[in-house]
Amino acid sequence: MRARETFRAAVEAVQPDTVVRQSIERNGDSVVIDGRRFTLSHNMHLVGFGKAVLGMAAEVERILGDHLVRGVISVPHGMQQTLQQHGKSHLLLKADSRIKVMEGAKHNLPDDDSLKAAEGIKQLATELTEKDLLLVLISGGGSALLPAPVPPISLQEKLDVTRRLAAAGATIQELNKVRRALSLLKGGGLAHHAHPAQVVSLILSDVIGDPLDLIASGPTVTCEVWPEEVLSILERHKLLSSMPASVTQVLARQGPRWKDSNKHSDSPGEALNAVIGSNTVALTCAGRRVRELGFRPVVLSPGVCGDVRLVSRLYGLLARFACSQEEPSPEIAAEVLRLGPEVGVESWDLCRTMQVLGEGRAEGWGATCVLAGGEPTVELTGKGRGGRNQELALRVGLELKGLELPPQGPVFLSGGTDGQDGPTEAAGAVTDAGLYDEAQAQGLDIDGFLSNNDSYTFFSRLSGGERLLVPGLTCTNVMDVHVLLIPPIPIKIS
Ligand SMILES: Nc1ncnc2c1ncn2[C@@H]1O[C@H](COP(=O)(O)OP(=O)(O)OP(=O)(O)O)[C@@H](O)[C@H]1O
Ligand SMILES: O=C(O)[C@H](O)CO
Repeated sequence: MRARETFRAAVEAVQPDTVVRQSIERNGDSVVIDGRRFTLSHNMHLVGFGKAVLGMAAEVERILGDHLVRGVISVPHGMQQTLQQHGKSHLLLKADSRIKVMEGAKHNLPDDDSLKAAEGIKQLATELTEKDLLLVLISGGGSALLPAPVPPISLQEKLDVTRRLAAAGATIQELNKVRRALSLLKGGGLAHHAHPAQVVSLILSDVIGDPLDLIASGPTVTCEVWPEEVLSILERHKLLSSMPASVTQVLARQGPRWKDSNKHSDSPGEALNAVIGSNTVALTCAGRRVRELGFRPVVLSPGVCGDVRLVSRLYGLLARFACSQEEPSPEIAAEVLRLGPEVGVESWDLCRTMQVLGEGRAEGWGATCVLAGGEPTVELTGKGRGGRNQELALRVGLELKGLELPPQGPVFLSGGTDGQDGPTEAAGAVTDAGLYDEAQAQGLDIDGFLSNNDSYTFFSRLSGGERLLVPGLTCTNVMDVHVLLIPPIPIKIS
């Protein structure tokens, strides 16, 4: 219950309307965003793209009123109806809204609908003057919702390149560097088109480290495209020799990609880019909630990545370190530190976390909660149904075996903040040291489910699915959240 409540607090902290409300301060005819004041005189325009921007736009509309003169946002197919069905009308625009909502990018892939939306956004930006302010709302999924291939690349060709890169296991960093090089609006292209208007971007980050130039491929972050870097990414994934001629032609060009645009200015365009919601924000708020629940929180890292097997090993070791009734063995600490670089966690963060866990044990501070986030990966070898959060929780459950402590041992939760883990209805799962015995008693062979990447089926069958985490539509996405609750440890006095 407490792990679920902590996850709920993490998701609550990064709701699209909440993060916008916290980042725009309206004082009469001006607004302050990220410490900068902007004067309003019915000159505010809005564009947005991403899975969470409808709710962000609804809040902007409430805050700016009549000063918002028009807008175009590109959101996932079926978004408005889904929000309506889930009773989330506070995330929908007013009936007489000045913002046009365009839905597209079925299955998170660019399509003709999102291409039309991108054209609408480009058109709006191009028409702005120096008197105008352009507010840009950006969230995860933005890349697919803002496709504008550099001519002569066709949408289909660009889609093929990104699809093949993703299938070859390219990281989001690699993928978005390639997308930037092939797009008129990414990598600062949108800011260029909006010049000479003032441009302010409010960003809900879904990438580890919150890199402005990579979230939704950085449409308002001017950055140099290095064709050599893009070519080496394509080569690394063995795709270089099969690139369409149009792609090779565009990569061979010198100078900015927007040379072909009808904007009569070479200015890269300036923008204020503000990250208003992120995994860090979610973990900080989860920490506050967990304290109210009686735990001492320690945030390990918002950048956990790497293979779920290694990540589960790390959490298993940390739990063992914290729960040991005698002095924890230095070998555990050494193994934790060895794993760090493979799962994206700095030694300093591991040492700090182990220190808090050690203090919790030795000084009898009672319960501790390790909070972390990020986006581990699963190497898919089977054909089952699951997701990285459910697979991680399952593996951590196995790692915790033997750590049963009365009345309750450590508890682990892993959940996707978007409410969806892989192609399943669940966001993740909650496990503890009793998982193995529970599965055995119900005739469920954990290894079999794991080797078939069938974690969702496993958790659905186990105890009537009660370990699944099913928050429903969360309307946000700041990657995954991991919660490791450590109970007070009865220390042996020697
Ligand atoms: N059967 C499975 N078991 C474990 N993981 C899976 C399974 N099927 C898919 N996945 C993983 O789920 C991920 C895709 O799911 P999801 O759509 O939740 O990803 P995402 O990166 O969170 O997407 P977004 O950024 O759009 O939220 C991939 O990392 C993929 O490896
Ligand atoms: O849209 C994208 O590019 C991804 O969600 C990362 O931001």
